[in-house]
Amino acid sequence: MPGDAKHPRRMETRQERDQKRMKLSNQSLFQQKAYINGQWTDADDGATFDVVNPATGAVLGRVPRMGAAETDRAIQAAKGAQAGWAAKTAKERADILMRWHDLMVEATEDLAQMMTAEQGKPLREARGEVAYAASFLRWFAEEARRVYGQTIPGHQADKRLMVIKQPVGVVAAITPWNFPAAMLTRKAGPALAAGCAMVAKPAEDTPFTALALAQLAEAAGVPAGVFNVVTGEPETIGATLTHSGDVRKLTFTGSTQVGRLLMRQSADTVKKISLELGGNAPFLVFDDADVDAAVDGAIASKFRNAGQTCVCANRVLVQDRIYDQFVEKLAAKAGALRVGPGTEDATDIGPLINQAALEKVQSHLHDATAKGAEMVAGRGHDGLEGTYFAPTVLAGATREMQFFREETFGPLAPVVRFSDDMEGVALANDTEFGLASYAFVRDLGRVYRIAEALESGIVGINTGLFSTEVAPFGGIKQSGLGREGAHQGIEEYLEEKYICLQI
Ligand SMILES: NC(=O)c1ccc[n+]([C@@H]2O[C@H](COP(=O)([O-])OP(=O)(O)OC[C@H]3O[C@@H](n4cnc5c(N)ncnc54)[C@H](O)[C@@H]3O)[C@@H](O)[C@H]2O)c1
Ligand SMILES: O=C[C@H](O)CS(=O)(=O)O
Repeated sequence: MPGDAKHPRRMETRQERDQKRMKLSNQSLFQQKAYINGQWTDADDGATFDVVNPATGAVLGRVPRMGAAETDRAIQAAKGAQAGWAAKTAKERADILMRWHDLMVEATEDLAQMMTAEQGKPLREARGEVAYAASFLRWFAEEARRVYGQTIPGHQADKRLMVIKQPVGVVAAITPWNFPAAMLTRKAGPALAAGCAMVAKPAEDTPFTALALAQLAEAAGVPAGVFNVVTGEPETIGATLTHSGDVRKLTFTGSTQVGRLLMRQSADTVKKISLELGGNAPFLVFDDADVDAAVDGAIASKFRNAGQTCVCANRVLVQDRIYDQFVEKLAAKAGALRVGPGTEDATDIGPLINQAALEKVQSHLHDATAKGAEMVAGRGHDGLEGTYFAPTVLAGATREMQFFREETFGPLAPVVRFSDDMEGVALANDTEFGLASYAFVRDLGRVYRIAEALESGIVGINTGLFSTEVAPFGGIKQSGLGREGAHQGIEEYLEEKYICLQI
């Protein structure tokens, strides 16, 4: 802002400078404080940590580095708000959730800009995530009014039996950076719909989206203490949440390694627990598949969010007879994807979230080529700056390579050859994970045999995309416990009570 002798130039505040970096129309969405009991608050000692734009390395802003004391206050705020929130009628809670939904939709462009700035995904994917995230608020506003109980024919003539459902109580939610809006509303929607209050901890890489959602929740009329967002030391906040007897439910989305830890930490207080964990999705292409459709499905599944989704194809398994044709077509399409900042309309593949993520994908690439795999499209990080990694396709990949056992979480597509159906399914199931599987196959009998044989909570048949709020999302084996979305999603936040009445 220009100045002159009469009107000296006012220095920009740090908040104004940081807001410019995000190009927001509604600047109140950019919050650099945590949200506890309806108050925007700093850490007790004023400590903060920086949030960095993965596309540029620039500091976008900073948020409080909170610890046990602040987390305890958030738990007590939720506990204090719990009874009043549960006492509202389902319709009253539903109306507030729908207002939150509407405000999210109105703020789509700002939320997308913020998400792209802190997470790196292309703006069109970020806009899509805002719609997906808002859909959980609408869906569970509807589900709130269908939390039905039961009456049961009595076991004795003078008994009347019934089952009612009640909110589990205070919920702790810990969410990942890859879908900073949707992974939070996929928890907050059902929790609040069921009548629970929540303390949420977003990932340290992407706190601004969660804080913006808190600002919109406040504007929608979510009462103070019902929805709290704390930022800071994951280990300290997580330990405080899991060890508190006032927290009756933990819902976590993130890596299997951290999920195991939180499950152990929750055992002492016997919490109800939901875990949405890591994946290692097989992407099977059988010899009667529509190869072009299979290539399109592989592109959609593998390269969404630069390969940083829990349901990305991690191992592409292709039957002998069509292997060469599939690899050639996949390489051509992957090679045409454009790498760049998420703010550019032409971008298909944004930066990886941080240096550690880049190093993991590079380690999978180097391990595979050292063991004989051939790069047939892309060359990984070669020639690129920052944390960019070009969509890369590997031919001649085998089960002896690191990617086969570990979630790559990046735009690397190793293609493994298999001979008969049994070998393909055996390779697919050869993992401790069980979140998503894919199969491109046309014979109807084969579809059923393969879908039923695959060991995963989700199976995509002839599609690379299946995520929706109306269907149950979740894993088996070491990919998680419980389901999110669908009607099942609200059951995770309810307890059943059996009432036996002597008449
Ligand atoms: N199944 C699903 O629906 C789903 C969805 C998204 C991501 N994921 C998985 O998440 C992983 C990527 O996300 P990420 O890198 O953020 O995972 P992560 O486990 O490193 O972090 C997830 C969250 O846990 C927190 N955290 C880390 N250590 C903690 C501790 N000791 N105590 C308490 N909290 C702690 C982080 O701050 C973050 O908020 C991948 O494995 C991916 O498959 C799964
Ligand atoms: O990363 C895992 C998310 O659950 C992705 S999505 O739900 O498939 O969009």
